[in-house]
Amino acid sequence: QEIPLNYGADRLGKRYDADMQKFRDNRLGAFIHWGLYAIPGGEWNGKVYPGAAEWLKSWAKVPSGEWLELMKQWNPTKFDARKWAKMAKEMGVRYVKITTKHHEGFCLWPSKYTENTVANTPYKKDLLGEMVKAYNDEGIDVHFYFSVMDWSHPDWRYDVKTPEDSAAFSRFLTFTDNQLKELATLYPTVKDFWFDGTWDASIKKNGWWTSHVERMLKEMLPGVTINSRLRADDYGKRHFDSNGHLMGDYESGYERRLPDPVKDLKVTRWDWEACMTVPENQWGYHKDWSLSYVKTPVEVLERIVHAVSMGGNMVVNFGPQADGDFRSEEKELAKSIGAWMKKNGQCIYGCDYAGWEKQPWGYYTRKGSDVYMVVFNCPYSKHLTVKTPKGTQVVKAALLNRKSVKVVETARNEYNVDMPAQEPGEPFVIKLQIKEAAGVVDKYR
Ligand SMILES: C[C@@H]1N[C@@H](c2cn(-c3ccccc3)nn2)[C@H](O)[C@@H]1O
Repeated sequence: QEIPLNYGADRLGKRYDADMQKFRDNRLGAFIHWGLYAIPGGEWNGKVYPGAAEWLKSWAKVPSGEWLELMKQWNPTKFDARKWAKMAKEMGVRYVKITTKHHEGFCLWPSKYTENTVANTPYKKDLLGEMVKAYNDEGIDVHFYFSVMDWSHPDWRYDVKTPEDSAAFSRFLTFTDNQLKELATLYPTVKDFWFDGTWDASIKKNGWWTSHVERMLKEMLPGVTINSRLRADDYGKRHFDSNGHLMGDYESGYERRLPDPVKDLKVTRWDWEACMTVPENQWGYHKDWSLSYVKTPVEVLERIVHAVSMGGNMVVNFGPQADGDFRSEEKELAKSIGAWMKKNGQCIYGCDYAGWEKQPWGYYTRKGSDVYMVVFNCPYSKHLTVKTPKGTQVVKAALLNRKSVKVVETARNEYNVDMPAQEPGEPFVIKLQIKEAAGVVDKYR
């Protein structure tokens, strides 16, 4: 029995309009975390903090006034938006999510509602505008990351307990509305807003506002997508409302983690987008990546394929340097992922959950009647076990755009697909031709 909600989910089930279909078909995105935090890169007063670099203000307990002094040093002389867009194109990402404003409150666009913007730095120019144009010129969609929590705004509150809190937070919500309307007006090609910094009590007690923001942005930019992390309902329930319905257009809870391909198949019922860091937990630029494990390109690739195999998107994070260039590890990663996508992107873009039982060799993805096997683990048996749903047969198998491989039926709805003759030396894709029998003929009695 459902309870009445004023600020719960606006819609039940997935969106199937063209804009959402494009969001879904894009599948692979990149995050750009860029702000004042890139200048200190995890070090403050001679001490290196191992925590997330974009949280350095918090770790080192730096007062806002002192932190914002960094604006005087903000002058990315090596920044070239066209080079950034080329790098994204070469990686094969279809969209880029840019931190317009992170928790620190520094805006990459010349907002007229605060002094804490690029306009008041030596760089002066509209960085966000340059990025939006460059990415769009390369045919790459632009999504905006926006942190509601703003450590530098005097009216931000973690909780609302007193009349003063209430008055201040009301001013804060108006300030935030103004910034969001500014972003939607100045950059109308933006396709998505990804809200962060919405976990505190102050927001949970103002679910109405989160509902208002979703409706306001959708009115200003028809088709725009909004992440579930913005939303709190009448009772402060986040992401999924008190009736269990997903709010926003896609679940955005998988940050540095992924749903289990066997135990968490429920996620295939809705749209979702995961995001990941290359080190264990660094979104902004950190000068010392030796402090944690750094994922290899194949480990990044596996997470991308894992997400798509369960009907989700994956956003891989980049933390540009203060000078506007990228660290070599990130340049190499973009090249490596891009080379693989050039050969195998067919099993990623526009693909979805196949609905077949997960196997140890890797993941299935599917587009219409094409089922792809993306192999990460080669069995000593040289046979890749494929179990199909009742009434489904594997007719043929072939290495992507290459020669076919032998398929032998081993039992009811079970096949052995042969490994390729030559060891590919990297994750590879086998494309299956299947036949889904109308009337199920069960020859095994
Ligand atoms: C997408 C990522 N989300 C931000 C974040 C949020 N949190 C966090 C930390 C403690 C409680 C709740 C949320 N940790 N990192 C990161 O700074 C980055 O922007």
